[in-house]
Amino acid sequence: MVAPSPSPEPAPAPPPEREGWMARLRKGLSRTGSAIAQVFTGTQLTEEMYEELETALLQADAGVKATEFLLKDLRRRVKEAKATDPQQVRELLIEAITELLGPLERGLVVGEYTPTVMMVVGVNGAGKTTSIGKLTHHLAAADCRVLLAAADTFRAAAREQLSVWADRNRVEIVSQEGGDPASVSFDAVNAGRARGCDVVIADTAGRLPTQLHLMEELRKVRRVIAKADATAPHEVLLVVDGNTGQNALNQVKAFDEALTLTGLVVTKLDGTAKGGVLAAIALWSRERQLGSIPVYFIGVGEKLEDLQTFSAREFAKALLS
Ligand SMILES: Nc1nc2c(ncn2[C@@H]2O[C@H](COP(=O)(O)OP(=O)(O)OP(=O)(O)O)[C@@H](O)[C@H]2O)c(=O)[nH]1
Repeated sequence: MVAPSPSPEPAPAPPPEREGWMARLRKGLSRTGSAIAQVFTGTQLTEEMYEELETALLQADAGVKATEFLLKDLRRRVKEAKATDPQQVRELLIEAITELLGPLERGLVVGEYTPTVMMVVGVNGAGKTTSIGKLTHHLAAADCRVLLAAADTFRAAAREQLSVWADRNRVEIVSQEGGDPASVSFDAVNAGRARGCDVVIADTAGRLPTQLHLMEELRKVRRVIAKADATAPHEVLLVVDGNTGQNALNQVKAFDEALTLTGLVVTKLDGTAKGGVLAAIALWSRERQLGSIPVYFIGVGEKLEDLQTFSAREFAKALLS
């Protein structure tokens, strides 16, 4: 065990690139955050402040349940700490949000299976292909051998977009014109194993959870991947646009019910006024039978470095800045 240092050093500053994205996250969430932070600008803690906070959290799309949960938790913390200064209350809210979001913070594990097979799903335009491109970049930079599967056989442009990412990252791609998404995925898993790849990522076509035949198609992709490798898919990732607020929560619920998700990527958290939806997802996740769904990554822009791992505390702080 490491003995506590007699004079604790301040926590080291985040490395420059992380600081860069945190600034973008803070800026992005400032539309959400300024309204919440505004609540604490007074000099005294009043009942009105709680009411304003309720409105601000609802406007940030935290949803009714998570808003009520956070307010109740905050009141308890305020009482316990005997806090009277609004700035102290703001700090307590950061703690409450950090604790609520904590279970969502978990890293994506690669290497337990070779190849690790990931299936990426979501509604149209959520940011699936872009996120796959960014993730591939990170994995390739860490010397992982990646194979991409263009299981969006529906749109030629989607295949092209994925092959641009494959070229850019110098990774291989399995693609079939007019093929069947399940068979492309099946071929990719076999090819990934034969070629000694570390990771196979299947990009699927965007769809709404209400399009039942398309959801059935995804279930088929999942089943057929398992025929190529009985332990796969190891990850079923849903990409959700953080800008869609409560709708994002509905997508998480619906895709989880159809496919049993293993993780989330929440994109477009730059420039949104709806960052509170993560609190709603976290609260729902608590009651999920299979346990919390981790948010592996968040997207805070269109550049390669804008896909970042999720930190509950950093997010809570950005939300209240
Ligand atoms: N601002 C911002 N834009 C993003 C982010 N992630 C993705 N985008 C943009 O969102 C748009 C849609 O992204 P795609 O990756 O094509 O989305 P998709 O889910 O693959 O779309 P379909 O294949 O049509 O279902 C693109 O213009 C991306 O550049 C993000 O974190 N922030």
